[in-house]
This record gives sequence, structure tokens and C-alpha cells, in this order.
Amino acid sequence: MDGAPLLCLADFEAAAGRRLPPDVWDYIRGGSGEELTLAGNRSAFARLPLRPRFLVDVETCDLTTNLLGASLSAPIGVAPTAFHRLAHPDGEVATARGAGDAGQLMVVSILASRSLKDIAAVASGPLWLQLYWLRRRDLLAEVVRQGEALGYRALVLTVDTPRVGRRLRDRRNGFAVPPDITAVNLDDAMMATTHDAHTGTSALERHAREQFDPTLTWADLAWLRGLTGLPVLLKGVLTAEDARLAVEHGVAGIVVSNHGGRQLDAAPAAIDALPEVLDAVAGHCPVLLDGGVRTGTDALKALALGASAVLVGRPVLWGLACGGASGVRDVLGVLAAELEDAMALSGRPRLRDVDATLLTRPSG
Ligand SMILES: Cc1cc2nc3c(=O)[nH]c(=O)nc-3n(C[C@H](O)[C@H](O)[C@H](O)COP(=O)(O)O)c2cc1C
Ligand SMILES: CC(C)CC(=O)C(=O)O
Repeated sequence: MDGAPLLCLADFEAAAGRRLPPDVWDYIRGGSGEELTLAGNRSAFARLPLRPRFLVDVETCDLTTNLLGASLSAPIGVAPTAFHRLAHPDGEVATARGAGDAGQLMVVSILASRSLKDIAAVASGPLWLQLYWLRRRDLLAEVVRQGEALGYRALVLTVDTPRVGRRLRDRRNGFAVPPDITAVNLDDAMMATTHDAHTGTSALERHAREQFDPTLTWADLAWLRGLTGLPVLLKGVLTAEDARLAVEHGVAGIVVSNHGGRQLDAAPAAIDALPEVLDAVAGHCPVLLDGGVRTGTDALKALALGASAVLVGRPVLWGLACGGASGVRDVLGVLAAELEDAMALSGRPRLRDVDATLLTRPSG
């Protein structure tokens, strides 16, 4: 790693930005359109002050939790992001090592650049598998079967990507995935278009237009459920209406997410969408959040509103770029240490003490 100590996630971001090629850096950091939602994910956290309580014994703060049967050292996990080999030659294998060392959950993207098998072989923590609904259902089914056989414990179907958002940085850069980095769990021929660079367009946008199935509806979930006994979560839910439908369709969990501001620009900030989703879900399943979580106090705010856990996307790629597996472990470790600190300093030593009174004065 660089000489300067990396003390917070912003330090990892700055160091990663110095290491990665400019087009890869733009792909990772960018959002869609005017990047309003990307900015909103951060500014919405900044608008929420915390209400600390004092004269509470905070000598020991307990961050351990259980999510769908998995024990975690903290309610913090790795959001699914594509092609980790863009950030480090070992790719998702390094990420899985780092997340396992940190005792935290990793959600592996269907567009991972290392095999599900190699990732599972090094993972000491729980793995979930994220899916995009492909037009080639045979390939989708095969990935699900493989994931289940390898011990992945849940499926996370991303619903916010019937096509890829208008990511102008990638279009300007004519971004394409380098030829030596591929989504190895899918068919080579199917993935070939991800490598086609054309100025003014994004290869990933074109690829998704061809390969992602935009006709997906609620009725199709039954097909996925019929393939597997694994719990299915939906990622990308932002409204009470969809949350209610998700519960009616028997999902095991929901990830409130706007895809890190990369899909519909002007979608609400993730933390702003969380309360209406939690309200609609009414405790029927765990609700997680991702989007803009950069500090322990951000995580604390999401937990105070009722999230079961938070996931981080870009920060994990920063950690990977800075130091492979140990960089990922350190990013997750810094976030957990900051959360522990925030719990102590706000007088909430156990996760069950982290409730809405941290944000809003109780009535009466
Ligand atoms: C480079 C990159 C690749 C991503 N790839 C995927 C993906 O393959 N599947 C998916 O469901 N979400 C993907 N996402 C979205 C993340 O899962 C997550 O929603 C988002 O990064 C969270 O916001 P954060 O980066 O502010 O933490 C990607 C995000 C980034 C930045
Ligand atoms: C190819 C893309 C759909 C991967 C992704 O989810 C992203 O870049 O945000």
C-alpha cells in the first residue's frame, strides 16, 4: 500500500484513483445522466443528524448479527460489483478472502471475473450470488445450479437493470472491458460484446441491451423459485408498491438500492427510500441498503431506520485496488470500527439499541 496511512474510506478512494487507469476509474466512480442520484446518495446521509445518548455503559459494543442464518461480525457486507479483476489481478478471489477475514458477507456478481468455484474455495464467510435476468435462461439456470451446488447461500436478483443506465463517462471513454478480463461464469461467445470498444458508446450498455431480458415481470419469479431451494432476495427496490409485491411473492429479503446512482438518474437516494420500503415490508423479511455508505455513522443511520445490514460497492473496489485481499479486509474493518465507535459515542452498545430514536425525538 502507499506510505500514507489509509484511515477512512475516502483515503482508500484517493489512493485507488491514483492507481487505476482513467477509463476504469470512470467506470467505477461514475453514475448515470447528470449523476444526481449518485450525489444524492451521499448528501442524503449528510442531512440526517444523530441524537446521541450518554451515561450508558458502552465499554463493550456488540456488532455481531445474523442474516438469513449466516453469522456476521458486523451488519456490513460486500455489494455485488462486476469484474473485480479490473481493480486487482486476483479479482473476486481476493475480495472473498478479504471479506472472509473480516467475517463479513460477500454478494458475488453474475458478472464476476473469477469462477464461482475459485471464489467459494477461498471464502471463509457467507457468499450470496447476484443475478441479472438473461435472455438466455439456460445460462441463468446453469449459474444458479452451480452456485447452489458450491454452497452459495442465497440469490440476489437485481431488478433495476432491464438495460444499463446512460453512463456518459463510459460513453465518452468508449469503455469496454479489456480482452483478458471476462465474466467467466457465463458463455464466452455471449460475453464477447463486452470487449468491443467504440468511441461514443459503452460496450457494457450495448451488451446489456442484447443479453439482459427487459421483459422480466413479477410472474417470472416463479420460474426462478422453481429452479432452486435457495432464498431469493430482490435488489433495487425503491418504493412501497414494489416492496409489497416483493413480500406477496415470497421474497426472503430486499436490498433497497439505486445501483449506486448508475441506473435511473433522479431515483431517490437509497437512505431516503428506506423508510417507505421498511413500512411496506412491516417486518416480513430483512431489508438491506446500499448506496453511498462511506462511514460508520452512515451505516448507523441505516440501521437506526430499520435496515438489517448495509452493503458497500465502490469502497470494496478501492480496497482491492489498494491492496487486494488485505485492502478489502481493511476497508470493511475500518467501516466496522467506525460503526463500533459511533455506537459507543451515541450510547447504543447493542444493535437492538440502535433504533429510530437515534434520528427522531420520540413523541411524549
Ligand atoms: C463498478 C460497479 C459495478 C457494479 N456491478 C454490479 C453488478 O454486477 N450487479 C449488481 O447488482 N450491482 C452492481 N453494481 C451496483 C452495486 O451492487 C451497488 O448497488 C452500488 O455500488 C452501491 O453503491 P456504492 O457504490 O455507493 O456503495 C455495481 C456498481 C459498481 C460501482
Ligand atoms: C454490466 C453492468 C450491468 C454491470 C453493472 O451492474 C454496473 O456496472 O453497474
